Amino acid sequence: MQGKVRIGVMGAAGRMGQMLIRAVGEAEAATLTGVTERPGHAWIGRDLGEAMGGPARGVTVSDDPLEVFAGADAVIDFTTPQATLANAALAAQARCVHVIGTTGFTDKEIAALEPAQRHSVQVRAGNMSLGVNLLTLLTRKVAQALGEDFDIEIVEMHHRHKVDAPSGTALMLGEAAAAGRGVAFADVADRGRDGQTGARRRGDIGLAALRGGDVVGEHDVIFAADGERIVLRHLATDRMIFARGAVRAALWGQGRKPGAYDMIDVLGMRD
Ligand SMILES: NC(=O)c1ccc[n+]([C@@H]2O[C@H](COP(=O)([O-])OP(=O)(O)OC[C@H]3O[C@@H](n4cnc5c(N)ncnc54)[C@H](O)[C@@H]3O)[C@@H](O)[C@H]2O)c1
Ligand SMILES: O=C(O)C1=N[C@H](C(=O)O)CCC1
Repeated sequence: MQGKVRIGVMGAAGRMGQMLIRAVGEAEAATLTGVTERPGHAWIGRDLGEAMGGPARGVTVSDDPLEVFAGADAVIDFTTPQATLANAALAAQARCVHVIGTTGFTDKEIAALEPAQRHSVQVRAGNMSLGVNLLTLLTRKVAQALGEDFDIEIVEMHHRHKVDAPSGTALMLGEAAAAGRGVAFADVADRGRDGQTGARRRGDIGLAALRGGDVVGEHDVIFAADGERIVLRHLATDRMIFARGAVRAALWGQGRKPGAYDMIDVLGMRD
């Protein structure tokens, strides 16, 4: 390799932002060249290392994403849908790899990410861990094998601060189950029950979200039939699994053709 891959991190003060800074530091092939936070955040203008409570690192926290894109080969973005949409346009302009971990997009916002994919490598996944991406493949296979006598329910739990539901991971798992059954997820997704819901519709994929404490991320895919139940489960206990996946995606994206990719591409697990 000629030199280190220059990586920028958006949302540096966030739960994931701080993990990503650590993960970039751990990666021999990468160097951290810039970080942002939202305008008005207390870290803006400060040295990143000092803001994080350690020694100076010579990287100043900026509220100008363009500045970070201009000095980076890849930018990792775990922020908010609004910030990520704006960043996608900047990634296209800078021809920079854009790794998107942000979740909670509407369908319209996902469509709005598409124009940027003509000019930049965009890697987006609601979960960047190896384990969850493997679980999506297992979910698809099990859904394909079992048919509609097995009701599919996806239950997720996350920490009390999470702002979107269902989780991006639950949606990935739902998409995978629907793909296994050969149906459109949007047609069968039942995204929350309350009140007189009526009996469960055959073929629906149900999603339920729990929030509490400091849970990093837990997902069960339940296949429930008369007399038996199969449960596929992933438990995350450390956010570094997401951060390392994101750095891997940033490195993998170097030299690729512009377009839309996900972690199945990065992990080489597409069949
Ligand atoms: N894909 C995955 O593997 C994965 C894993 C964990 C979290 N997430 C997602 O990542 C996102 C962030 O999660 P979190 O727990 O770190 O949240 P968080 O609230 O702790 O961090 C988000 C950070 O982004 C900053 N921010 C907001 N607007 C900004 C802007 N315009 N410019 C720069 N920074 C801005 C916030 O100030 C905050 O510090 C969520 O959507 C979450 O669901 C994805
Ligand atoms: O902490 C979060 O927020 C997480 N978000 C992702 C999701 O929505 O699935 C991944 C797990 C952690």
